[in-house]
Amino acid sequence: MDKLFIVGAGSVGGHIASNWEGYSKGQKLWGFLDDDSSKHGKEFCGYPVLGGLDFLKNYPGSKLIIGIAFSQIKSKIITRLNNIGNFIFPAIISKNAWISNGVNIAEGTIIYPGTAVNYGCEIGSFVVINMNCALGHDVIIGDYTSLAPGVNLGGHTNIGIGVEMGIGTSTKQTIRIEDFAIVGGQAMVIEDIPAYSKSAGVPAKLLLRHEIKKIYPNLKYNTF
Ligand SMILES: CC(=O)SCCNC(=O)CCNC(=O)[C@H](O)C(C)(C)COP(=O)(O)OP(=O)(O)OC[C@H]1O[C@@H](n2cnc3c(N)ncnc32)[C@H](O)[C@@H]1OP(=O)(O)O
Repeated sequence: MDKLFIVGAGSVGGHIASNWEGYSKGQKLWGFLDDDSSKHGKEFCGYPVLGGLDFLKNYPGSKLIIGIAFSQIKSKIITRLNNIGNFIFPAIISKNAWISNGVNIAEGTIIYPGTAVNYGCEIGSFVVINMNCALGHDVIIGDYTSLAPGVNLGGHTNIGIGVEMGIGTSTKQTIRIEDFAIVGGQAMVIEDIPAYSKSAGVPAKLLLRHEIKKIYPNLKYNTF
């Protein structure tokens, strides 16, 4: 039987392990993998930390949950994992989330409790959608993007790859937020936001453009 592990003994992985009965469809969770050797051999949120990513060389077809929110770290880890084996990345959706009919959710994405996703939404790979988010109809979310708790997205909002939406942010309908943008907590976005930018406030204004190295793995995963 395929084994199921969480990669990353941090806050996202800890949430999933602590609440596994609220996500599981009966699968056994075997434990965590984390490259921080100070965690090895210890227990985290009720499950053992079995070793670093190299541990997976013994289990090349395993199922993995990437328990990491920050997009840059997540993408580095996935690149490494693709060099170790041919893993399966199931989408992990809380039983207390509401997902409309007519929604597509790609591999590796995690959806926390209290989130509602309306019809027509397309959610990419390795996205993390934290507690109590509301996605209006026809929202698009690119790979690796992370929504902090309480994000509200108007209909047809289109979010690119690796975007970080801060706690309590909202968008007007049809807004486009381009790749690797960071939107500060409680912002109300009423105009499109360019790539590699940082913005905040009500209404959201650009703070500055930031530099993020394009370290994303070579295009196995794309936006819709
Ligand atoms: C479960 C979880 O915990 S999920 C994580 C939840 N956390 C978040 O959502 C945090 C989101 N991050 C933020 O809001 C950050 O403040 C950022 C990314 C917008 C800006 O961070 P930094 O680049 O470090 O900016 P810095 O703190 O230097 O502030 C720059 C300016 O922006 C202002 N500013 C920063 N954040 C905000 C904000 N959310 N809203 C309005 N203004 C802001 C600051 O007051 C400062 O203004 P000044 O130049 O007039 O003094």
